[in-house]
Amino acid sequence: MNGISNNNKNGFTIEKYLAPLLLVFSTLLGVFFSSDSSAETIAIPQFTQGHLGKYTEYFRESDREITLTEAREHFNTVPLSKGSSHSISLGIDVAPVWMTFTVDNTTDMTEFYRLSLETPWIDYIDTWLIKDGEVINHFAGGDAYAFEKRPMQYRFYAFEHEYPPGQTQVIIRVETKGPMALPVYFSSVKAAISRDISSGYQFGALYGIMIALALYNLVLFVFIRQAEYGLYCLYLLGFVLNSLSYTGQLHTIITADYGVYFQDWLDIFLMITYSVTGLLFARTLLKTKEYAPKLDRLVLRIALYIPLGMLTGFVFDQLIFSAILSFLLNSSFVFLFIILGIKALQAKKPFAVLFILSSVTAALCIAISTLAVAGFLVPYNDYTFKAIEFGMAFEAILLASILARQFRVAQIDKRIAEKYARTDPLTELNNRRGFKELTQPIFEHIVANQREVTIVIIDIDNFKNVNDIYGHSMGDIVLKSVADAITDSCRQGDISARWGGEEFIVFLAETSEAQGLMQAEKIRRKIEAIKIDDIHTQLSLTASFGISGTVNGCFNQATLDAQSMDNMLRNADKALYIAKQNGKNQVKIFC
Ligand SMILES: Nc1nc2c(ncn2[C@@H]2O[C@H](COP(=O)(O)OP(=O)(O)OP(=O)(O)O)[C@@H](O)[C@H]2O)c(=O)[nH]1
Repeated sequence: MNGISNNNKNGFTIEKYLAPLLLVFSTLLGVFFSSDSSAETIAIPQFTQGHLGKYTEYFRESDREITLTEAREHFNTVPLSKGSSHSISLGIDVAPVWMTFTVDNTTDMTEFYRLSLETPWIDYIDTWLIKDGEVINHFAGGDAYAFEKRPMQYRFYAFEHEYPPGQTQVIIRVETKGPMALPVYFSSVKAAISRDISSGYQFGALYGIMIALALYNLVLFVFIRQAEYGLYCLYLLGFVLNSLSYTGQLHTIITADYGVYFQDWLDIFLMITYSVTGLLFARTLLKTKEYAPKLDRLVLRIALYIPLGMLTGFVFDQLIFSAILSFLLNSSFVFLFIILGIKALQAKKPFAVLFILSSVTAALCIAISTLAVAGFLVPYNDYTFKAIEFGMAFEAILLASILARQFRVAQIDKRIAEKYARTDPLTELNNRRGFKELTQPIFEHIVANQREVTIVIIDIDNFKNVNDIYGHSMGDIVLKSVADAITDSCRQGDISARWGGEEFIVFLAETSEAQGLMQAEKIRRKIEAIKIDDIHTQLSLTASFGISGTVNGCFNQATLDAQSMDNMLRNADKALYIAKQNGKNQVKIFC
């Protein structure tokens, strides 16, 4: 393909949008630091693989499209800029760029090499190979071309060529509206294949972790019905789709030619899926509505109105308008995440520190990739280009750990709540509910096997006097002391509970009424022996006991049945009444 098309395409990605300012700086730096000594040739096969920035000289078209012949003349006559060690980065929406470098095959056989330009959003790329002054090959590609029309069906612009012995001049013309970041990579085809395999494993591992996490959270959402799990699942899937899109991989899957702008529309919508779900997830996780309602509303509005605006742009076919909106959303996304974290920290929300740590790490990694793509401060290489993915994966995993810890806290809260639903908070004995739940299955077992069982009801004597004379808090101390005395006197397997105000109950399994009487006597003596320093000696602390239980495995001279428990309780209560009537501080059996 030769000339310049007006149908320029824009591949919009995170880097693209964060890059422009930095690209301006890097361009200025390039102007100051570029050397006018001509670039080295690339000696093959000694050079097996690497970025070609420092081997490359380039210039930009000024006011009009120029031809290959004019460009060749320009290369020979005008002082040229030289690339940095990795990538040439010139800014956004800049004039088309011409680059050249020379490959010197030092052997007397052809050498098979792949050349690729590793930014998938470049619109038009033309490469001419010139041997002995003659054009021997021309490869036209870029994302403006239908997938099958590109020189290689690959995620970037790439082609493979057999370089003949001697020197071959390579001239590349690049035209794009997006950031002019040009990491040209040159490698033997063998090295290119192993690099592809290794990057395939890396992406596979990354996406594998993300998708597994997403599915796990989907399952949690389905069963627990908590919105944050569902939103986190969408956030992770958004991350994977966004990454697939800006690394060019998605476009090797969706290869049908849906028109010039299809890839751009797809990219910007995938990009905001990630940020919208991220913001919705963050506000739900941090419960921002409770302590920062204005910020919460702002986040909600951003997450709703920007996609709506972009949809409107789509309906009216205004790509640039929608792209600017997606740029706004994605550039504010990282900052909003950090602000949400800081607000949560101020509100002393649990996990706020972890949240900030994760979002700041992600922001730093995005900055590293952006600077690398811009060719400013950070060298461009596979690691710096992928820092953005590392950062986001790190963020995703830290957020998962927050969710997991939140889940654990909820579990503990639930367990505590369940415990307190069955426990009397003052004495820490079982309450009625706890008592019934614990004794029910044991009683059923006793009935089924016709075993012995006895129930003891205990009521503190003249307890009202304690409250009246020493105050309610002293009454509480007494209740607690009596509870402790009961617990201390109980054997393993006995189940005690606070039955009501100053009334307690003990369930004695495998214990006949006669044995229960002895056990009750033991508790009575223990209560009688309680010493509370602040209670004056004139007030004796005693309790009365009512007992009902089995005699030779029978209750009321009949075999035990399901109703026996209620009857036993009733009888023990009657026995307790008799104990009170008879002068208190004694144990009575209902006869
Ligand atoms: N301090 C305190 N007092 C309680 C609590 N629950 C119930 N009470 C009090 O326990 C007292 C029970 O009084 P009564 O039912 O008249 O029984 P009593 O004074 O023990 O008399 P007898 O049972 O006949 O020996 C009341 O004064 C209640 O207010 C509690 O949790 N703490």
